[in-house]
Amino acid sequence: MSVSSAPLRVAVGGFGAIGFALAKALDDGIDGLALAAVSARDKKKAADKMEGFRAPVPVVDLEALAELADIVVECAPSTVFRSIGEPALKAGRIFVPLSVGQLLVHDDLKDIAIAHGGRIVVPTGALIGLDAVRAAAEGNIESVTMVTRKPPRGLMGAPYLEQNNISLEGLNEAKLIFDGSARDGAKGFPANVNVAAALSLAGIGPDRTRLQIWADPAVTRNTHRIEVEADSARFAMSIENVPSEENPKTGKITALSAIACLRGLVAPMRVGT
Ligand SMILES: NC(=O)C1=CN([C@@H]2O[C@H](COP(=O)(O)OP(=O)(O)OC[C@H]3O[C@@H](n4cnc5c(N)ncnc54)[C@H](O)[C@@H]3O)[C@@H](O)[C@H]2O)C=CC1
Ligand SMILES: O=C([O-])CC(=O)C(=O)O
Repeated sequence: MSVSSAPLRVAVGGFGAIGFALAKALDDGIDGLALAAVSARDKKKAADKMEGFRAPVPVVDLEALAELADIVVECAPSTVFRSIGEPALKAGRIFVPLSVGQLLVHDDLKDIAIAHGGRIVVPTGALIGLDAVRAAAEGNIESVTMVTRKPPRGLMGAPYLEQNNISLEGLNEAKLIFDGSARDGAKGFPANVNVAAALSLAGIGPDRTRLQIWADPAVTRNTHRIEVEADSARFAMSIENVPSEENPKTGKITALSAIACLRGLVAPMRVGT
């Protein structure tokens, strides 16, 4: 869009740790973007949370977001992912998912985007280095490995732990709880390793991207380290995320990444791959 055209309208599906921070930033003002609507499980609570906003917006059902916006951001529990993404793409919108692991489950959404002129734009989220991974993927990548370490309380409730009878109660040393593909990791830990799904989509896919998850009582931050071996470069990067106050499973940087991603959709200059 040109700098002088009307701002793109943004709808935010989910009004928790990520959604509220994103909506607040939009309400505070980002050139070229305007908050248009939000969605939350509890509409009254969401309306109350918007009391300090300069311009509160309607709180609507998930399915209605697409009618009200050019860009629909998904930052809700993974269970309602499709209710946000499918209408958005069928309406030809830009769909920005944060529950990225669900893209591996609902892999037909890409075809829906193609059929209706929509786009799926995945923010880097709580990770680092997807610019380099995408660049390397234009050549040949031999291997991508990610190692995640989280405080045990940030992993509790994950379906994989329940299915495999793994208890994290009273853990006093680091425990390897998952070692496998990004695809299986994203399925088993839908609220924990969306970053692994994003990494796999940027690089060599969910079956070849290797993931280890450690429950580590010694860490206070959600830590992700990635290692890439490619014919263009070898690189390793790590990030230590401060958990957000509202949802300790979610690193604070995630909402900021979504804000930077949206800014990149409209800014006259964009830096990075
Ligand atoms: N891509 C990435 O790097 C990261 C992704 N995530 C993922 O992003 C998603 C959002 O994370 P958070 O903001 O921390 O979650 P949160 O739990 O803080 O917020 C979720 C929001 O969704 C709302 N919600 C629940 N059911 C709803 C429904 N039926 N209709 C409308 N709204 C509904 C809740 O009211 C809540 O406001 C999660 O799936 C999380 O796993 C989290 C961290 C990093
Ligand atoms: O915030 C983080 O460190 C990563 C996370 O929860 C996710 O990828 O779902």
